[in-house]
Amino acid sequence: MSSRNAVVVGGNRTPFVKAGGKYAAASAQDLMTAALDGLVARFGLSGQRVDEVVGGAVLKHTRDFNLTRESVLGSALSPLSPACDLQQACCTGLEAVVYVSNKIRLGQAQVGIAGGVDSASDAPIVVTEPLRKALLALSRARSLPEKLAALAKIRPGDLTPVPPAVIEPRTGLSMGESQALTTKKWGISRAEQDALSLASHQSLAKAWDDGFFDDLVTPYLRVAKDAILRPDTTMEALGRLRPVFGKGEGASMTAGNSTALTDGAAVVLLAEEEEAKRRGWPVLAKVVDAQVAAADYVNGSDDLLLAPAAALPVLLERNNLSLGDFDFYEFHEAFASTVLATLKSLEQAGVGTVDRARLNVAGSSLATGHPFAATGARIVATLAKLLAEKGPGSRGLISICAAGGQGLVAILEA
Ligand SMILES: CC(=O)SCCNC(=O)CCNC(=O)[C@H](O)C(C)(C)COP(=O)(O)OP(=O)(O)OC[C@H]1O[C@@H](n2cnc3c(N)ncnc32)[C@H](O)[C@@H]1OP(=O)(O)O
Repeated sequence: MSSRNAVVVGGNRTPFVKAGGKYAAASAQDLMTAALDGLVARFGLSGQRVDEVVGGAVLKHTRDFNLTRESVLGSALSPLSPACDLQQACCTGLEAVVYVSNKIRLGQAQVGIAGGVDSASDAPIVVTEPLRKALLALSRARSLPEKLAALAKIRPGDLTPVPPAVIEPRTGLSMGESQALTTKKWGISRAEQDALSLASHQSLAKAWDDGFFDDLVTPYLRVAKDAILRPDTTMEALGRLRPVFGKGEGASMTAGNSTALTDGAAVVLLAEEEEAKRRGWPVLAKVVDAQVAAADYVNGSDDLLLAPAAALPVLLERNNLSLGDFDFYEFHEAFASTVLATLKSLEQAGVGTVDRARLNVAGSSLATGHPFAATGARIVATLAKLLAEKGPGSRGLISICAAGGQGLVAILEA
């Protein structure tokens, strides 16, 4: 094991807003640049080179082949800061943190930034396959007859745009419909889901009131606070919402206990521990270890969004820890029932029980919203700050599920 530690120095994100809302005119690149600039301002990095910036987005235009690099070029960082995109669906932000931390541990980087962005408002519109093929042929055509021949292949029906959707290509089911199967299979009740959502909103509201996010969020486009948050929601209000995923009598997943389609960006500043101290930066928490796992969801033997439950025992065993050994648990709330089914499966498999009083204590995705690739960085910054406040030796566990049936879990320690 290397003697170099990768530590979280701090984080910054835009407030998160519902898709089609106040960030509707902003691009994903604008949002990522804003998140970077807030971090640059907070840590005096203007004009400075960092060793690497790693980020990504789930919904990306083809022009954004290296969205993170473009965002760096648009930011106040030195243009000599190398940057690259990676893509691990909803785990992207956390995967970026793991990637940069590993480089720091190997001595390949001293200071890096990891994060992610998504804007459902800036989602690319895809054209039909026949139209795409015809347009490619048209771009290759040299002569007028070749161009006309390519155009002649286009039928009126080919012109209908394909709307963006959060669909699993191999099952044709949306994330919500896939999770509805899991909700039913694990017997997760509507009341449990609504209670988890209520707790998320209440915890996030309290964290904002306490000023917890004052040094983690920078206002953007006159939005100062997470706009999906409903501090006044109640079990009664949640209970009145009609199911939107799943069919028939037992359908229980609503807009209130599912994450909203969201716009936002988040980044985390990481450094080698001694380098952070040398620069006089805070050392919030060490990135200890991480583990990824994949589920066999295509043939239906595993649940699409429960892969973290397979990754966790491996991570715990390698670090000689048990599930109870954590001060905080940050479980991404893709849907309330994702968290509840994950907890249930961990209990059933004998991995252990999570103390619910330590779960998502500053709110999570149901209340903040979930700009897919940004969520991991939001969670790492939130958890690192919670651990720093708790004090040395405190430990936190992160669990994030993703499309494609994958899950990433990580340990942070103050
Ligand atoms: C690995 C992963 O993370 S997978 C997860 C990936 N993410 C997804 O798949 C996104 C899933 N979410 C969605 O598709 C959408 O947000 C949906 C379908 C759930 C809801 O979309 P919309 O219908 O646009 O939601 P909208 O915000 O309008 O809410 C619907 C109603 O619920 C109400 N509502 C929503 N949340 C709450 C709440 N917490 N308390 C009370 N009422 C609420 C709204 O006020 C609205 O009421 P109205 O119709 O009277 O105005």
